Amino acid sequence: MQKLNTAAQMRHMDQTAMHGIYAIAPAILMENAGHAVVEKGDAFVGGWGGKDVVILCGKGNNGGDGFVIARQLLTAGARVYVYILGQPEDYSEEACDHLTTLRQLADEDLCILEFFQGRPCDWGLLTKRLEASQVVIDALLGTGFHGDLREPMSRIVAIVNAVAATGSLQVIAVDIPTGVNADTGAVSGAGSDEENGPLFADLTVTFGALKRGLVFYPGRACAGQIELDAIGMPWPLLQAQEADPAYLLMEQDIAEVLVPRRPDSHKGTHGTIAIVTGSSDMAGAALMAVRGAIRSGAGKVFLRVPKETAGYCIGKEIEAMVHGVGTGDHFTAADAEEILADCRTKRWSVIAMGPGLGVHEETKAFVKAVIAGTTCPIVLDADALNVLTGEREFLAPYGSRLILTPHLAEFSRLSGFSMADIEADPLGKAKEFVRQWHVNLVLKGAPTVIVSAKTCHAYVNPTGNAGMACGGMGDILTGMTASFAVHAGLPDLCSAACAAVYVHGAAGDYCHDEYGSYGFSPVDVADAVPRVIRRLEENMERPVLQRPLVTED
Ligand SMILES: NC(=O)C1=CN([C@@H]2O[C@H](COP(=O)(O)OP(=O)(O)OC[C@H]3O[C@@H](n4cnc5c(N)ncnc54)[C@H](O)[C@@H]3O)[C@@H](O)[C@H]2O)[C@@H](O)CC1
Ligand SMILES: [K+]
Repeated sequence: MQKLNTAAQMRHMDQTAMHGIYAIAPAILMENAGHAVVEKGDAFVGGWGGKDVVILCGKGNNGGDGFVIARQLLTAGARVYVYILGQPEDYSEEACDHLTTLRQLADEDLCILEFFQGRPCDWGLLTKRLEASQVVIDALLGTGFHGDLREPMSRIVAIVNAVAATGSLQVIAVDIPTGVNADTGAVSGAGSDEENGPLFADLTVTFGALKRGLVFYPGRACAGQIELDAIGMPWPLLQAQEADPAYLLMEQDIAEVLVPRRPDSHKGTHGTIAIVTGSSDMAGAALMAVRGAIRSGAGKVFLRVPKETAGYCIGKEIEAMVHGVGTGDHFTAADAEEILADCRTKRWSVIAMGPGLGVHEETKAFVKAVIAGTTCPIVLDADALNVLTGEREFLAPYGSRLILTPHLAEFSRLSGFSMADIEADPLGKAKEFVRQWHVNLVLKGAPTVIVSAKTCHAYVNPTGNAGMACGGMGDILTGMTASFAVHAGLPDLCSAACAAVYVHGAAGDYCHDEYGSYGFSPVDVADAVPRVIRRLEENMERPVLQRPLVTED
């Protein structure tokens, strides 16, 4: 896992490195930061020798990094045009020292320094220099950015974006692109008609830890390729768990969640999954959930649908055991008893409810009765969430064995948060919800965020693509999540949810590689799941002999 830090967490890490027991001189951290950009940038631009580089330095320590970069690029054989927005007295002591050194190198040929110092800038000259250069370094604003960009930053960023759009200029951002909020990924100028949008980089070299704003849209779209450098931070600080942490999932984390199959295992070992869902006009959703469960390694899958839907479902997913419940085309409270009896006698390991369930008034009582009458993990999606709107007090006591998988609109209905608030800070809102509702949450989006009921830690998924934005993808994930819950077991449902989301996205990425962005289907994604699991199996530890979760009848 990679830490996903906020600006405040980064400030704390920096301060502890410099002023705590480690006592690293601030100028050394800044030197390392500048060096990281030069080193990672070298491979990216194909060597610095002979390149003309414009370096834009703001008034904070991000600008200080720019001074180091300028000096080191001169050594690497580049010509630098350095634009300095602050007065020497604006800068921190370390940035000021690096500026003093750079001034010693200034000349009219290779190291051209331009001080704004309140003077109007020659915008035409800046544009010409950018057009004649191969690379621009954005050291305007880093983690200290907030609000919207103002003049002259906004003008400089607009000019850089315009020149870069012609394709002749590579843009490298220092730590985070200027105009991106490090905590949320929100950007300057969103929703305004003024030209004060963020800078778009081709490469971002970020320091110490990834920033949350680099993985959430729209900030993510500004970052280009992301390189992380430790800049010499002491390793305990790099690895320390932050208060209120968030992490980016890595493939190795997922391989550790999946339990390797024991050679002596049988179908009972791999879980008995009940998909209890569907209604007359949405049987397909129930069948896709079944497909997701089967393709993720479920031992046995039972599909329980309303009586009138069963005829359609039988034989469509031949591995599933289908049975029609009750008498109508949707579930009612009276049907819950049959489901609970089934759960006891068939010893269901996990239940999934929601896809195509419908939102009849009686459905709510049915869903609540199933939750209250069972003890196994339950995955709740789609209409199961829609009927539970406002049921915080009812759900909370069962929360540790529930995984809720809403998309943004379902999450808004369920939580009462506005769509605008969720879109502005999905991670923050997901955590706030889990603190109040005490459930495991999968907030589906780009990217999907998973929050643990037990710890309130958040996990952000890196896999998936826009080709997956179509109806039915969530239904597949519901079945997969139920299946992965068997692998992880009740104590670790959050890990199961992380694994399901990661593998679902990675299966989508396989489809994207094969078909492109358009037209692959949820069933294609489900069918690609075994390929992803095979890849993960290569990194799994050897099977250990574990007690089966469920024994065979
Ligand atoms: N020890 C450290 O703290 C280190 C910091 N480093 C660099 O320092 C950066 C953080 O430095 P700072 O905290 O000084 O912050 P920044 O350099 O990001 O900028 C702070 C300045 O930007 C101004 N500002 C904020 N929002 C603005 C807006 N919307 N329009 C115009 N101006 C705005 C503030 O008033 C302040 O003067 C990191 O991103 C990283 O690049 C690195 O040198 C590594 C070590
Ligand atoms: K920057």
